[in-house]
Amino acid sequence: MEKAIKVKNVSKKYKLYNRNKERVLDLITPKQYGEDFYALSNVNFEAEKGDIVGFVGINGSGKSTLSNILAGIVPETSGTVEINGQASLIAVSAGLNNQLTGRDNIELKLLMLGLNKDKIKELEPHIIEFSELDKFIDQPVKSYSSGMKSRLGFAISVNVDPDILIIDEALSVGDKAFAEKSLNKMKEFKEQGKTMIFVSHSLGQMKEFCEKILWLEFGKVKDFGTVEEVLPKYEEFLNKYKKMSKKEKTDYREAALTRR
Ligand SMILES: Nc1ncnc2c1ncn2[C@@H]1O[C@H](COP(=O)(O)OP(=O)(O)OP(=O)(O)O)[C@@H](O)[C@H]1O
Repeated sequence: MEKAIKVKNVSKKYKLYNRNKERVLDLITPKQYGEDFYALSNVNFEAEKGDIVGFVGINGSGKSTLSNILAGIVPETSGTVEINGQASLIAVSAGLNNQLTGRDNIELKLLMLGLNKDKIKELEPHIIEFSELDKFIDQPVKSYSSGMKSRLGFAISVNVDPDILIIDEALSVGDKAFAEKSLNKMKEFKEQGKTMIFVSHSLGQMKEFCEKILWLEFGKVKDFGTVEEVLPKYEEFLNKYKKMSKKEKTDYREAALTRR
């Protein structure tokens, strides 16, 4: 089977600063300021061409960080990422310029993908129609609601026909009808054998749509396997986790981090 994604020992380190002053000093002086924080730590995972992989994990487990690394939006600190084809990320705030209008954003994104003027002219009406933004398409994106931004992002990403589609929580904002239309588009891609990564807190959508599940916990891979293998375990964990007190959650996190 041909691999679409190969992630080897990927870590992502952020620096956490107590004050802005520390951030500036860290940049301009040789002395180190701030605290290292690993949003991802030695993550390994592979996806075959045509796989539909769901990323699950509690808040802050690293799902968006990994999605952004796969889409080439943020760089990994260490490790390697191999992407076979063109990846396109759909997330509420991904890659849209707030100062520009929706139409300008479409043109900019298509130009950045290397499309020529004729191809852009051909695609633009389809994207605008899919987005259902009508006259808002000529308003600056900063005036859009999160649902409208998501619709624009979704409409651009699905119409540029990417090899790998990464959808990060984009269906959780906006109205039900648009989410339905988007899910249908994703099903079309599934039938075409495209590789997809799907990040969602909705286990129902995961079950309906994904074949494999990558479970992240505090930046590490907790489990990776078929939906049937992994999702029931994650569901059981979630039920227990939700019932924990604040202190129990902190203890659980600390125990997990010490085990590393
Ligand atoms: N730019 C950044 N600087 C510092 N820390 C960051 C940055 N981006 C993310 N993080 C931290 O990295 C961790 C992982 O965040 P990420 O958004 O990837 O998690 P997630 O699983 O997508 O969470 P959610 O389900 O809440 O969207 C979090 O603790 C977050 O605070």
